Amino acid sequence: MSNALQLPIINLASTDRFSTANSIRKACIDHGFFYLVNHGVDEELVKKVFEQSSNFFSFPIEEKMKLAIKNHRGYTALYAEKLDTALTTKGDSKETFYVGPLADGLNQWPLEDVVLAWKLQKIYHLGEAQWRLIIKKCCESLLLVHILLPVKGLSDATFASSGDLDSSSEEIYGASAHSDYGMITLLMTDGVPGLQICREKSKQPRVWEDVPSMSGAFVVNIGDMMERWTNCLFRSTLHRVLPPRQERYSVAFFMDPSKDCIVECLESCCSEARPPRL
Ligand SMILES: O=C(O)CCC(=O)C(=O)O
Ligand SMILES: [Fe+2]
Repeated sequence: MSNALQLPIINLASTDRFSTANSIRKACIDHGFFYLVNHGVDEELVKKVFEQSSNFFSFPIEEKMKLAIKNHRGYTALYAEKLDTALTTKGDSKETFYVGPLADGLNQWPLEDVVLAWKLQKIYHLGEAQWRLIIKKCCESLLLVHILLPVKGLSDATFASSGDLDSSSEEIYGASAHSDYGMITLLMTDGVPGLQICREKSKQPRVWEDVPSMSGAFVVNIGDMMERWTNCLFRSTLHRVLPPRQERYSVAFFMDPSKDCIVECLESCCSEARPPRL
C-alpha cells in the first residue's frame, strides 16, 4: 500500500532562527525526514554532480570493477548490496560509488580518466564544505552544537544509480527497506520518483508513503545514531527505493561523528518520566 506524503519544508535561509530550530525539532520528532530549501548549495554544483555521476556509471563494468570497494570507498556493482538483510532476493538493483573525506587518502578515483577524477574530487571537496555548514546549522537547531564542535565529522558521499530495467519477475528494490545508521543524511535525487518511507516500523503490515522529489530541495533524514543520541526522541525512519522503472540517480551525503566519539543519550532528552533507553 502506498500514499503520497507531504513532509515538512525547512527554509534554511530564514532569519527567524528560533522558529527554524523548532520546525526542525518537530520534523525530526514527527517524521525523521524533511525537505531543506534555500540551503545555499549552488545549483551548478548539483548539476555537475549528476553529470559526473552518470558519466562514471556509464563506464564499462571492467573499468568500474577496478575501483571495487575497499575500506568502504569505491564501487559496488548491481545486486552487490542488500540493505534489507531479511530479504531472500539477490540484492538491490543499484550500483554505488562511495567517497569519503579527502584527507585520509582512502578514496579510489577513476585514475585512467584524470579529468573525471579531478572533477569528482573537486565536487566532493566543494560539496563537503557546503554540506558541513548545512549540517552544522541543523545541529545548532537541534541543540547539538556542544557535541558536534569537538567532534571531527566523518562523512561519506555515495553516488548511486539504480536501474536493471529487465530484471526477472522478482521485485528487486532499488534500495530495500533500511534506516541509515549514522547521524544525518542529505539526499539529492535526479527527480525520478521511487523513495518511500514507513513511519511505523514495528507495525504490520507496513504502510509505505511516497516521498515526492521537490525541485532544488534536499531530503534530510535522521539516522540510528542520532535516534540513540536523542534517547529515541528523533526518529530514524525506515525507507526504501522502489524497483526501478527507469534510470535513477541519487547522491547521499552521510554525516557521522569520528570513531572515538561516545554516543550516549543527551541529558536534555532524558527525564524521570523518560529515562535513558540505551
Ligand atoms: O536514493 C534514494 O532515494 C535513497 C538512498 C538511500 O536511502 C541510501 O543510500 O541510504
Ligand atoms: Fe537510506
